[in-house]
Parts: sequence; structure tokens; C-alpha cells
Amino acid sequence: MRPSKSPLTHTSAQHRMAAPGSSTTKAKYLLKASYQVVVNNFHAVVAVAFAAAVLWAAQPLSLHDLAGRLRAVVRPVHVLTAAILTAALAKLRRMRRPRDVYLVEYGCFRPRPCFRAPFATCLEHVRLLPYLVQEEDISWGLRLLQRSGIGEETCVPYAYHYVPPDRSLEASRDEAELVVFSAVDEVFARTTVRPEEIDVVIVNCSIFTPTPVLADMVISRYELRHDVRSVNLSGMGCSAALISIGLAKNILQVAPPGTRVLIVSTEILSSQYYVGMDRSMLLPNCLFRMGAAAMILSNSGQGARFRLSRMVRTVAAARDASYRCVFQEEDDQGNTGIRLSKDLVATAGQTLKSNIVAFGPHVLPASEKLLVALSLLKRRLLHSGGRARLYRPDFRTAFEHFCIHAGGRGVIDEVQRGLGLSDDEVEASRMTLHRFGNTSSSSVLYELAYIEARGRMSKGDRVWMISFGAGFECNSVALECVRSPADADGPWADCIHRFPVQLPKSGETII
Ligand SMILES: CC(C)(COP(=O)(O)OP(=O)(O)OC[C@H]1O[C@@H](n2cnc3c(N)ncnc32)[C@H](O)[C@@H]1OP(=O)(O)O)[C@@H](O)C(=O)NCCC(=O)NCCSC(=O)CC(=O)O
Repeated sequence: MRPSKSPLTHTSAQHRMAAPGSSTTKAKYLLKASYQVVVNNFHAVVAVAFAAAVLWAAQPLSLHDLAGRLRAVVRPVHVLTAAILTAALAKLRRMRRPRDVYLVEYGCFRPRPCFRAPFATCLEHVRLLPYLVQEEDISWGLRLLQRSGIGEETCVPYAYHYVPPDRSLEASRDEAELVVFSAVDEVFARTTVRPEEIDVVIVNCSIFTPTPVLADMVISRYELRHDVRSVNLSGMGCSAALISIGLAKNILQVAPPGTRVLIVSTEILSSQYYVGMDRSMLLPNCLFRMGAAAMILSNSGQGARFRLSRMVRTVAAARDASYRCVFQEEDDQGNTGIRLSKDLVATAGQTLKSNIVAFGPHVLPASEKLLVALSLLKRRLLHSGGRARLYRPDFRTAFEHFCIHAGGRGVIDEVQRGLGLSDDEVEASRMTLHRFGNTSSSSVLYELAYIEARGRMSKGDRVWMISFGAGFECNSVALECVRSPADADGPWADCIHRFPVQLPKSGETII
């Protein structure tokens, strides 16, 4: 059974439809709604006006006279030619259009409670480690953890529970087998697709790239066909799930009908535990948690859950500061880790801006595009340079749901501010960060699962997935729900009744 909508939170659609209070806001609301209806249905409005004008002009004529005049002008051969031409044009258009691509189903790894890393455990664990000796650094880490948006239920791999952490290849492989196979088992359990029906496998994992690669590990475990194609993406950070989706989409648009791609998105943490003292490199120990998601994509819509529409990638690696934002390197003592720059949040904001400049025109309705164009024109005409504010398009007119990479509280704050979203609209991201932590590339799928587990996804709803990652990249994917979920199972099954939870205000510490 799908849980009912919380009385405290409403969906973005409900939020937008809420009746405004005062008469001025009511008038503004009506004006905006009428503007949107007219501009977004411009063709229909013109057609209706034209038909009305014709009818008005033909008013003195009787129906019989009108039919007679039409017969005199339009011959059967004209009608036949027009019908053949229309059918041929429609066929040509269909042939030239790339094939539609669908997300058939997805599944996420749900960690068992034995993997939990509550704050008290982290604190005790870190005090037992031989590396972090400064009490000052320990309290800094705890403060950061408490303010990061991460909750008490997030999970780390077995390797992190050891003192000292087990950073061996074997530990990483064990973690990979656990999270990847659980996610793939889940996606197969949720569809009628069988492993032997998979034609292409794409696995993305940034840090851990064993030989043979993780894609081969999946092929071996599920005994996929000998002619299966495989791709393994590494080093592409937290935005790699959407990169994999983009790659699958490109393949499926030219592949024979019925082709299926299995995508696995994960980050394997075991070998990555940073044991030095550099704070920028300690940050990933605080933020990253275990997770994985598997997806089946196809160019056949049979049984599919979502249709993919636009995908836009923005790669800012040409700018040195962006390139070094998420950087794997050795510290002064030779300890390897990922350095997260203090500029990351600002860089994410800038890259998002470039991304929406490219993405917006494809997804926004005409009413929003017109307002952007008018504000650009105003700036030009007034020669005001940067002084006249550009209109910020309202992406809530294009999407009902937002899945923003749960990179950290700062990242979600920045996107919420940049896009002007309400707390309800970023709820899925904040709750995912709270319950599962930063699970890297798979986080957007946990967010999609949250929206579905809350019973908010309906047929026709549009979803915007936004991810950020090393490079530095900002990627966007638009999806449209073609079938709502049969159940609310998935990674949230055992805890959704407790969500949304009240989060500490930014800057507040708990202990
Ligand atoms: C970590 C935070 C929750 C902390 O927020 P706070 O509200 O506590 O305030 P704050 O920003 O002033 O930070 C608190 C303390 O941490 C320090 N601090 C913050 N960021 C730091 C960094 N990158 N390196 C070193 N120190 C850092 C500050 O100097 C300050 O220290 P002092 O207390 O001494 O003054 C937030 O800044 C945040 O969410 N940042 C973004 C996290 C991030 O980079 N996520 C992306 C992960 S990468 C990813 O997801 C993509 C990928 O891997 O590809």
C-alpha cells in the first residue's frame, strides 16, 4: 500500500495550486495562470481564434450553402492527396526521430543495520585509531559530521568498522560484491527481465577499479551472454550515474528495438579511508557512505517506468580551480585521499548555472522562455550591463520532482537557493543525505525511491535529476513517469513511515 501524503508536507504540484490568500495575490496568481495558459498553448489559442473568425464570417450562410461552397473548392482528389502527404510526412518524421529510451526499472542496495555508523560509534572509533591524535581535529570532525546533514543511521562498509580500517583489495572486493549484487538482484526482482536478456552492461565506480573490472564481475555472477557488451567508467565522481544514463541512451537510440542495458552506479569506499590529518581530505571520511543502484534501460517501452527525455552535461574541467575541486592525491605525509576544495559549493553553483543555460531551453515551457527573453531584451535596451536582474526561470513549471545529488548540506542549500525551490521540493535530497549519507553517484536513485515511497509519483510526472562530480561536472537528466510503482518497496521500505524527519537548523550541533 502506498503511504498517504503527509499533512505537513505537500507535493510541489499541490504547493503551486494552493489558493492564494489576499485579493492582490489572488489577482497576481490568476494573471500568471492566464499568461501561462495563453503562451504555452499559443497554437491552440490562434487556431481557436481563427476558427471563430471563420465561423463569424460564414454566419449568414446556411450549413447547406457552406457544404456546397466547400464541395466546389475541395475535390476528393485533393482530400486524398492531402491525406497521403500527411501520412508520409508523419512517417518520415518518426523515422528521423531518435528512438525513445526508457528506464524500465531501478533498484537500490539497502544496508543492514549492522553497517550503521552513528556519531558516537564514529567518535569512539576515531579515538581508537593510531592516526588522529589531535583532540582538536576530532572535535572538528564531529562538529562537521553533525552539521553536514547526515543522520545517525547511515552505513559504512565492514572495512571501516575495523581498528585500524581494513583498506585491502580483498575488503574492497567484498564491499563491491555486497552492494553491487544486492542492487542488481533488486532490479531483476522488480522486473520480468532475465539476466540473459541483457545486451550491454555499464558500471560506474570512481575510485575502485580492480582487474577484471566491476562490469566483468557482474557478467560473471549473472552468467550474462557471451556477446554482451560492457563498459566500465572510473574516476568520474558523483555525477557518473547520469553519465552512464547518457551513454546508455546514445547506445539505445541506434540499437535494434528491444535492446536492454544494465547500469550499475556505485562507489566502493573500503580502500579510501583517509588516515592523514589534512582537513580537506578528512571531509570525505565524514560525508561518504556505502550505496549502489542498478537500472535497466531499454528502447522498448514495454513494462517501463520512466521515459528519458533531455540529458545535458556541463564539464568545467578547463578551469583549473574547477578541475582541482575534487582531487585524488597524496598529502605531505604520503597518505592518499580525496581532497574536497572549500570552493566546491561555489563551483557547483557556477557549473549549475552553465548547465541550466543549456538545459532550460529544452525543458521550460514557452511562458518561462518568453520571460527570460524579455528580461534579456530589457537589459540590452537599458544598456544596464549586469545591473538589471535577469529573470530566474521557474523550473517548477517544468518538473514536479527534483532529485539533487546529496553531496552535503552545503551542496543542497546552494541548489535550492539557485533554483528558488521550496523545502518540500528538496525534501528527497535532504532525507536521502540524512538516511543514507553521500552515496556518490547512486544518491539520485535513492531520492527517486524516496519520492516513490512517499507515494508522490504519478503517471505523467516529470523529474529532474541533477548531479555534481569530479571533473568538475554538473549533469542533468529529465524523466517522465509512464507507470507509477506497483509497490513502495525499495531502500526506504523499513523506514519511510518515519520520514520526513525534522533536521537541525544549519549551524546547529546535536551533542
Ligand atoms: C561540510 C559542511 C556541511 C560544513 O558546513 P558548516 O555549516 O559547518 O560550515 P563551514 O562550511 O563553515 O565548515 C565548518 C568547518 O569545516 C571547514 N571546512 C568546510 N569545508 C572544508 C573543506 N573542503 N576543506 C577543509 N575544511 C573545510 C571550515 O573551514 C570550518 O572550519 P572551522 O570550524 O575550523 O572554521 C558544508 O560546508 C558542506 O556541505 N560542504 C560541501 C561538502 C562537499 O564538498 N560535498 C561534495 C562532496 S564531493 C561529491 O559529492 C562529488 C564527487 O565526489 O564527485
